Amino acid sequence: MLTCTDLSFSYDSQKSFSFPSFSCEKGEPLLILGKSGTGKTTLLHLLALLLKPTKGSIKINGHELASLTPKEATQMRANHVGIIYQKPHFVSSLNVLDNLLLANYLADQKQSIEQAQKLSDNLGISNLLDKKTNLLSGGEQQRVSIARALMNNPDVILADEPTSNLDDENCDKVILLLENQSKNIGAALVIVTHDQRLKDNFKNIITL
Ligand SMILES: Nc1ncnc2c1ncn2[C@@H]1O[C@H](COP(=O)(O)OP(=O)(O)OP(=O)(O)O)[C@@H](O)[C@H]1O
Repeated sequence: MLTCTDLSFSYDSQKSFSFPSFSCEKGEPLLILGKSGTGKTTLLHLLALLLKPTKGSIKINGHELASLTPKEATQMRANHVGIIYQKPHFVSSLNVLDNLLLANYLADQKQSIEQAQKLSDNLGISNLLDKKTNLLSGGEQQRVSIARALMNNPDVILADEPTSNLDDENCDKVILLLENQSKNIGAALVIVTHDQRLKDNFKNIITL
């Protein structure tokens, strides 16, 4: 589903990264662990087609990302990749429901209130749908971010430090939600983090 081979990236001549090769099948979550500055967010942005590798290959469902035109890359990201960013980047003038529907709109998909309600039920945020996002707690924002990433039934879910601001109890809950939701929709799940608490939850772990 997602494979990366011999991936390298440079911001400039001073800052370059070589990443280990890996693959992630649907229903097989992968944890990428690394200390601050080891390139976790950079790797996630490569997988999310937000950066282009200087060398190597990334394939989603067999499609080589480097060979996509800019338009195809945008479509691939919107329709096949769900991203949970370190900071949520909501549109603060919209309520939670409209932030969720925006994900459909930006992917040129039919806006699905049913999907938003189903995900909100699963994630325990259905009582928040009419709230403005700046009124939510950190844990609530995290769950809305997960719902938004799943609105278009992506094939790959990428999560950047999803637990870094959470206490132990909410950390476990969020990981369980991510695992269950990715299983439900048959998506590959890649989590990048420095949070050592997650080590015991995953079978497949790569350390940067
Ligand atoms: N746009 C950029 N231009 C130049 N260097 C950058 C750029 N973005 C990130 N870097 C550098 O690349 C390195 C890796 O950054 P990245 O954010 O990928 O690391 P990280 O492992 O996610 O770190 P953290 O856990 O602190 O978020 C850092 O030293 C950072 O300063």
